[in-house]
Amino acid sequence: MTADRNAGKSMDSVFPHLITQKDLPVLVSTSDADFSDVDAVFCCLPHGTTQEIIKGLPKGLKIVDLSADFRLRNVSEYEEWYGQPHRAPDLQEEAVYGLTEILREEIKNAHLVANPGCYPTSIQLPLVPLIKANLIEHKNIIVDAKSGVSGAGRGAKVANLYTELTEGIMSYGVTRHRHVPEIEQGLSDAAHSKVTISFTPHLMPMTRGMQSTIYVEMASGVTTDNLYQQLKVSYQDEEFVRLLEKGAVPRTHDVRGSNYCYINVFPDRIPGRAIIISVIDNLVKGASGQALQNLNLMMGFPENTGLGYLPLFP
Ligand SMILES: NC(=O)C1=CN([C@@H]2O[C@H](COP(=O)(O)OP(=O)(O)OC[C@H]3O[C@@H](n4cnc5c(N)ncnc54)[C@H](OP(=O)(O)O)[C@@H]3O)[C@@H](O)[C@H]2O)C=CC1
Ligand SMILES: CC(=O)N[C@@H](CCC(=O)OP(=O)(O)O)C(=O)O
Repeated sequence: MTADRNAGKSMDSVFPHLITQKDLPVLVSTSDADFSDVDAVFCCLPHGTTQEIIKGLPKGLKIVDLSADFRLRNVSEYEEWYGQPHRAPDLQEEAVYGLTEILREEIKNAHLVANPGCYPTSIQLPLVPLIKANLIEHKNIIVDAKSGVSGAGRGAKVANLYTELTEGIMSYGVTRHRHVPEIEQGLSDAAHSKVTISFTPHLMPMTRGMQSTIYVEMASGVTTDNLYQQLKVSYQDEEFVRLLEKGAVPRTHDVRGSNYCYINVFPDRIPGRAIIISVIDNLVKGASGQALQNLNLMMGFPENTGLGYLPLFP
């Protein structure tokens, strides 16, 4: 367990909920960490930091990177959206994008996995199978998404103070959120042509949880039943992605604290259009849960190892 400002402190002083756990290591700075006995690493560092730090790690380690550092295949796109040069373009070529249910076979053989962002996870899981099956148009995809505040990390920011957030809702990154190129990369791969989306994220006065409400135009002659059946078939053997019964509305409460993604499809009142709702816990399927799912694949463990928690409802 490494840290920056908290290096040198005990784990339970930084995370008091772990006080009952014995033999937890003291947090050390990354440069002081001993990797000699380590098989695998989760990098949970701010964007830009991982590219520098993993260059110094021993070869042969399996790495799941939770930052955005290796998600965009095109390094100039990374520079454009993250406002800094890519510091490890060679490693970028080896990285595999970690959207587990879609890229499972590639992830099994990877040594560096770029864990997807939370919004891109909640949006690509429903859309990729529909695009691959040519059931929706590649234009006019509109995504309205909402996140709990933990999506912004633990660092102190005025905009994330209780008084700034409570009893309100705030759009941010309007017209230009850094997850847009990541989402478009995945959707374009599925379509074998460039897909663009309109995407607006919102900050909600809740700690964790994420909902993406997605408006799509169906291909000619396609019905919402076709979309529903496709998602049912695509995810019938998946433990963590569930299509709800027809008409049931996915709620963030129902996936809170778990690695599940719940999805459903609804007919729009406007003929030819459909509304898709997808919910995840941004900290679990949107981050650490999916990271563990990926590492399990990379290590040859059962994919659900350590992920068997029920949602924390309410
Ligand atoms: N929160 C979320 O919902 C999601 C987050 N992510 C990604 O996961 C990563 C971690 O996010 P999150 O935990 O929310 O962020 P936080 O800001 O809460 O944590 C960042 C961590 O990185 C450490 N750190 C910062 N700078 C350095 C450095 N130079 N060297 C070593 N350690 C450093 C900090 O240590 P210290 O506290 O000691 O300073 C802290 O433990 C980010 O890349 C984020 O984008 C991905 C998906 C979802
Ligand atoms: C509420 C909030 O601030 N959310 C973060 C996304 C967090 C996440 O999942 O993505 P990354 O791994 O790319 O950081 C944001 O909008 O930047």
